[in-house]
Amino acid sequence: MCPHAHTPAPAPDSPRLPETIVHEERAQLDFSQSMSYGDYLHLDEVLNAQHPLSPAHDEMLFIVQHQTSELWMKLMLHELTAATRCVAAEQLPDAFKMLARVSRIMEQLVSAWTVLSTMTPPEYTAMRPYLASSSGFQSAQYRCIEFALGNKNPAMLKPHAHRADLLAQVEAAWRAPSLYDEALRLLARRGLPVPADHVERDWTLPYQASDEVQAAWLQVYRDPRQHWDLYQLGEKLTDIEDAFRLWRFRHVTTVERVIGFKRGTGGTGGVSYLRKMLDVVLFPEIWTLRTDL
Ligand code: HEM
Ligand SMILES: N[C@@H](CC(=O)c1ccccc1NC=O)C(=O)O
Repeated sequence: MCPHAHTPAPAPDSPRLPETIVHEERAQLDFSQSMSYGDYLHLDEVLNAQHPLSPAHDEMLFIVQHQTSELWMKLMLHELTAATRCVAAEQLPDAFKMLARVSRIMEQLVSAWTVLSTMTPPEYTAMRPYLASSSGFQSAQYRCIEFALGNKNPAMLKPHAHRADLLAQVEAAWRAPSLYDEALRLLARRGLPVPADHVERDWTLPYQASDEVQAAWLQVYRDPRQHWDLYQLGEKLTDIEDAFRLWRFRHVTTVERVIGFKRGTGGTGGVSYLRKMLDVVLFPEIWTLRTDL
């Protein structure tokens, strides 16, 4: 006799056992012959890439925080480079979607600082000697993002000289026109008075702010209806720089609360260096035009 023959049937709305639900839903449970979640996402590689060097409990937090940041940066670069190409090809609706995503990723990175700020100075000090001379200053993806956003500085190529593959990527980002360079070229093609030396130039040189470029943006912002897509582009650039400034600020504040004014493992003055980075302006005329509106 079936052992469950006398078990009363459950009422239709009574809670069911989790195993029953899985069976009733007919979820696939055998992955010996087909691709699983972990296979698709290569989780063996990703989740076995955490190798703490110290006995400190907090090193796992430090590693995961940086690895997740690098993953978000990977997506950000993917979106930024594609958006820059779309601006060059005058496919602005596509570019806007990607640039909105870049801002959201940046916001994600800003919020992530709250996790790291649970690490106190004694906790970080326990693991810091194990970092030796490694530092976020040497992040190739971060440098590509700075270059793609126009903050060009050839000195920042040097930490990658020992890795030909990474150097080639960072160098390509240094040589390419930035998102802002492509935005100005677009303004020029639309007949706005962008000076010739901002339409064609040596893109490896740092961007120089110009009154004429500000005047061109002013035409856009004084008549948004007439230049609706350029106006939207200007505001997308504003969103990105706004979020990036918040990231820089949260970085320097987290660093100050964790190591005070100690020198950085990357050799810079630490907080003094990061504070200088707060003065970087990526899209200067986008900000200065507002005074004249
Ligand atoms: C306790 C946490 C952290 C401390 C104490 C810290 C400290 C520092 C210091 C002192 C520098 C200056 C370079 C140097 O001399 O080392 C720096 C640069 C940098 N850090 Fe961090 N950092 C922390 C967390 C992070 C995180 C979570 C990220 C995210 C990826 C990050 C990314 C960077 C980048 C990209 C730079 C280069 C910035 C630039 O050149 O403008 N840092 N950090
Ligand atoms: N520059 C930091 C070390 C540091 O933060 C770091 C070291 C290795 C890998 C990532 C790091 N994060 C950001 O700079 C320090 O001076 O303590």
